[in-house]
This record gives sequence, C-alpha cells and structure tokens, in this order.
Amino acid sequence: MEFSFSNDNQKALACGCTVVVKPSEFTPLTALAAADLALQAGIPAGALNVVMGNAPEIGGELMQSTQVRKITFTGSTAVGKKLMAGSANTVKKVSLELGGNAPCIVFDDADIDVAVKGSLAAKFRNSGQTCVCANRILVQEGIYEKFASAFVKAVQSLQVGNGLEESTSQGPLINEAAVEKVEKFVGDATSKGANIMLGGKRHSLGMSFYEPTVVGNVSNDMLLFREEVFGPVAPLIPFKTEEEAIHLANDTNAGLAAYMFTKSIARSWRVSEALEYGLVGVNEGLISTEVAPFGGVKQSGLGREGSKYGMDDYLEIKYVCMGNLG
Ligand SMILES: NC(=O)c1ccc[n+]([C@@H]2O[C@H](COP(=O)([O-])OP(=O)(O)OC[C@H]3O[C@@H](n4cnc5c(N)ncnc54)[C@H](O)[C@@H]3O)[C@@H](O)[C@H]2O)c1
Ligand SMILES: O=CCCC(=O)O
Repeated sequence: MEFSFSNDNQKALACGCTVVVKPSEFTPLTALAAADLALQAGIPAGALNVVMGNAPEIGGELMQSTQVRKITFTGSTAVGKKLMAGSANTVKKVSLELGGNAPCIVFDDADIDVAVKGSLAAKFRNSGQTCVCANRILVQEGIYEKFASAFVKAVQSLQVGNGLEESTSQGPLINEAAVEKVEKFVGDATSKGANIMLGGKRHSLGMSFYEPTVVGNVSNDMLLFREEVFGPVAPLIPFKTEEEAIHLANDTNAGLAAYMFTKSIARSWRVSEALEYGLVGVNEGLISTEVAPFGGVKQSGLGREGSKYGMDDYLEIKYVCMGNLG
C-alpha cells in the first residue's frame, strides 16, 4: 500500500500498489473527481482511496502504519522534511516533489524573441504557481535593457480575469495567504533597492488577484532571490559573466528546474552540466512531460516521476538464488 499526498498515482497503481490519497484542503474536489473517474474506468473499488481531514493527523496515522510501505508527497520542502522524518520509524520509501527556486538565465547571445516568449511561459504559467516556474530571471548585462523592455511589454499583454473566459491567461492566487506572501516579497525587494517595472500591487479585480509584475535590479540578499515567490512576480537580476550566472543560479538549497536561453550549443552543454538542478530547459520555457524523468536535487526532493524511471520508485528488487532443485 502506498500512502500518497499527491495526485500522481498512476505509477503506483500500475505497479500493483493500492493507494490512499490525501489531497490539499484547498483543492479537494479535483481528487474526488479523479477517484470517481478511476472507478468509472474500471479501477477496482478499494484500490484508490481518498481521505479528507486534518493533514497532520492523517499524515501521522499513516506514517506510523506498517501496512503503508511508501509515502509520495508533492508540496513544500518544509512539510516534505516532516514526512521524511516521520517515515523513518517504519523505514518507508519516500518520494518527495518539493519546492523550487528556478533560475532562468538569458545570455547575451540569446534570440531575444525566443527568450522573452520562453521566460514568459516559464514564469507566468498558472499565475506563477507551479514548482517549476522561473523564480529568478538572470539577464546578462549586454542585453539587460533590451530584454527588460521587451519582457515588460509581453507581460503587459497578459489578460487577468475569470479562468472560464477564453481570453484569460492569468487567474487569482490560491488564497489570501499567498497574496500576502507576494506582497511581503515585493515590499522586501523595493525596500532594498529593487525597482518595480510593471505591476507591484493587488489587482483591481480584488479577492486574491495580483497584478502580473516585473521587478528590476533584484539581488541575492532579497526574498525574491532566496525563496520561491509562487506568484506572478518576475524578478530580473543582472549578471556579467557565465561563471557569475552559474554561481547565482546554484546559490540556493533548491534544485528542481532551471532554464537558459542561448544560441550556443557548446554553452548549452557546459552550463547544463554546471547547473545543480534535476531539470534543465534550453531555449524552452515549458519542459514538463510525462515521458521525461521529473524531479529535483538538493532540497527539492527525492525520486523521479514520469518515464520508465518513475516506475522504479514503486518497485523493490528481489534477488532469488536457486540451487539444488534437481
Ligand atoms: N516538485 C514538484 O513536483 C512540485 C509540484 C507542485 C508543487 N510543489 C511545491 O509545493 C509547494 C506549494 O504547494 P502547497 O502550498 O500546497 O504545499 P504545502 O506543503 O503547504 O501543502 C501540501 C500538502 O501537504 C499537506 N500537509 C501540510 N502539513 C502536513 C503534515 N504535517 N502532514 C501531512 N500533510 C501535511 C497539506 O494538507 C497539503 O495537502 C511549493 O513549494 C511548490 O514548489 C512541488
Ligand atoms: O507544480 C509543478 C508541476 C509540474 C508542472 O506542471 O510543470
């Protein structure tokens, strides 16, 4: 039996495990709808189970259970660490898909249009609320001004509104706490010398809408650099050399996704190798796909989802030595 906190249960079921899902208290209906579809599709009753309620209580109960052989969790690094510690007593396998702090490096040999389009996609998908969203856009000095003005123009064209309307590309943040976090990070940056190039406040639509925002001259002492903002705020950070970009990109405990824009194949390989990340996009802002191994290094997690490697986390190797049968 696998005790899953995430919705990525296909691999567990395919490997013959039964699954208990504990969805986020903020999005419970998605998991219930998926479970209903699973029943309709013929997954046997009892193979995929959904439990709602108090997260630490449910987590505590199932982490102590010796019937549960594996925990897989998608969420913050702070909660992931608790689950890893809690799983030690019964020596469970753990897969952790945790927080990121993705650098997006724009070198001065990049195609500007490709870099703007890719950075926009990497930053603003789901209004900045994915673990692989670009969190820090590092721009080489020679093209900083040109990139910044083209990027601001592109961000201005994003339509904020009701997600059920065709023209909308930016929805609200998950809740009020998320908006307060964004406000805190932007306030911290401006108090330390960064400049708002676009947005920088709650959206006139109210509720938990925040304006798509670009902040210039961000540096490594600011929260926008150090932590995951998880919202529609793009910090621009100037750099001089490739070495400096790699140093800045790796200056974090996170190591999930990284992006770079360059026309040089040699630089693509060199920098990809130097980046301490599980996923690297070169001239691409959308890199997640079920056919590639997805997961982080450092404190972004353990294990991989997707591809044939994703199955390994749900299997155990057994060695059987047979002799003297004849
Ligand atoms: N690496 C990935 O694949 C991936 C994918 C999506 C999101 N994330 C990360 O998730 C974070 C945002 O998601 P979030 O705000 O929902 O994260 P979160 O850690 O706050 O919550 C995630 C889940 O953990 C549960 N939880 C909280 N405390 C718990 C406890 N003590 N025991 C058991 N369960 C507990 C919550 O109920 C919720 O279902 C970001 O850091 C993002 O980068 C990572
Ligand atoms: O939040 C991370 C999920 C991965 C993705 O959708 O790209």
